[in-house]
Amino acid sequence: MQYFPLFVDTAKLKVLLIGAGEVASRKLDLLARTEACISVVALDVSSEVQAYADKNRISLALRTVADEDIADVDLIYLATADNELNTRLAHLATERGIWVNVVDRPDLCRFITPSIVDRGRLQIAISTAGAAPVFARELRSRLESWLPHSLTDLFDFVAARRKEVQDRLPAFKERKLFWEHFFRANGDHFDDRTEQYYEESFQNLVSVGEILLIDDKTSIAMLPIAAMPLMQKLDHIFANEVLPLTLNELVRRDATRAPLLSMDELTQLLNAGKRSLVYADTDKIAQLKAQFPQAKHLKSGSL
Ligand SMILES: C[C@@]1(CC(=O)O)c2cc3[nH]c(cc4nc(cc5[nH]c(cc(n2)[C@H]1CCC(=O)O)[C@@](C)(CC(=O)O)[C@@H]5CCC(=O)O)C(CC(=O)O)=C4CCC(=O)O)c(CCC(=O)O)c3CC(=O)O
Ligand SMILES: NC(=O)C1=CN([C@@H]2O[C@H](COP(=O)(O)OP(=O)(O)OC[C@H]3O[C@@H](n4cnc5c(N)ncnc54)[C@H](O)[C@@H]3O)[C@@H](O)[C@H]2O)C=CC1
Repeated sequence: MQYFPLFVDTAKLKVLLIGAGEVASRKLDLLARTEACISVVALDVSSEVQAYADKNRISLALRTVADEDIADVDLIYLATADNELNTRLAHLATERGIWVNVVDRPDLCRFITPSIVDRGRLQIAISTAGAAPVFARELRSRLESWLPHSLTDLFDFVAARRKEVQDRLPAFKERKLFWEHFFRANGDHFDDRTEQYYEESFQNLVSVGEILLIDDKTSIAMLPIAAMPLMQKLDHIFANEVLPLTLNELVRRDATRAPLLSMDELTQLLNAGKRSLVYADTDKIAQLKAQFPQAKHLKSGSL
């Protein structure tokens, strides 16, 4: 992982864009949605960039860039189409401890710009580490059509209720069950029923135990999509062998991992409302299926 995704608080962020052509405008369209304080230095600008200046969203200086501009900001985007100038200013910014992005020179970038799905509080950032921005854009458009716009309202609603849930449900475990129930009932949109699902979720805090089984002959890549949410809810993972990397990526990072348990121990966890995954050879999985008929054996085509 050469590039690590993180989300920067823009409330006090100072950003400088040098150059305001097509590429800089694309970055500006994203940056202008944030709370960052943005200044632009360019010899000439498009009507779109001028519009931001007219609305006082950016401060604009129509002149050639000077070395003194490379100071007192947190981030700099260099997009002048003058490779020599970009390179020199990028080095200067780096010397002065300022994070810099040169739109067409990943080798000079301290950070790169992802493709972004914007649903207010919910932000999805996609990067291919510069390998294929077009693929990042395509994936974004798939997610754009899949994720309802009302998610923005949903997460405003959820954020406004977060404190109330903490007050009404003092135990962390209860809050976790509450939110799991709420999102399962409400889904990924905000409408007239959201408030009702929210209230109902306070009445549905019983955890139902579950056992998932995967045998070591199953190709993890072939698991049905419907299995993915189950993987994210596991409390325990039991295996005597090392989990395949692809499976390890799917399960919750904070699920406990341990060697296989006895049938009695597994029964106790089930009765205590825990969700366990057992990864083992086909013989062991067959035994577990006989012992726990309610267990879900995940494989291609199951569910
Ligand atoms: C490294 C990075 C640095 C950075 O810009 O921060 C970078 C670098 C370069 N882009 C190039 C080209 C194109 N970039 C796009 C589009 C986007 N590029 C974006 C980000 C990034 N581009 C960063 C890595 C992101 C990642 O990790 O994947 C997006 C996601 C965000 C944004 O720009 O806002 C946005 C899609 C937004 C969206 O729609 O969602 C298109 C398509 C189009 O214009 O529609 C083309 C033309 C097709 C092509 O060439 O691939 C070139 C070659 C220039 C040349 O050959 O002259 C370089 C330089 C190089 O590769 O060396
Ligand atoms: N157009 C595209 O899709 C892509 C372009 N690129 C690269 O990104 C760079 C920028 O591309 P465009 O936005 O299309 O270029 P552009 O030529 O449209 O814009 C350049 C901007 O830089 C300003 N500028 C030039 N010299 C300056 C100076 N000395 N001081 C202040 N401002 C100055 C100009 O006034 C203009 O606003 C180019 O190097 C290009 O190769 C990279 C990826 C994709």
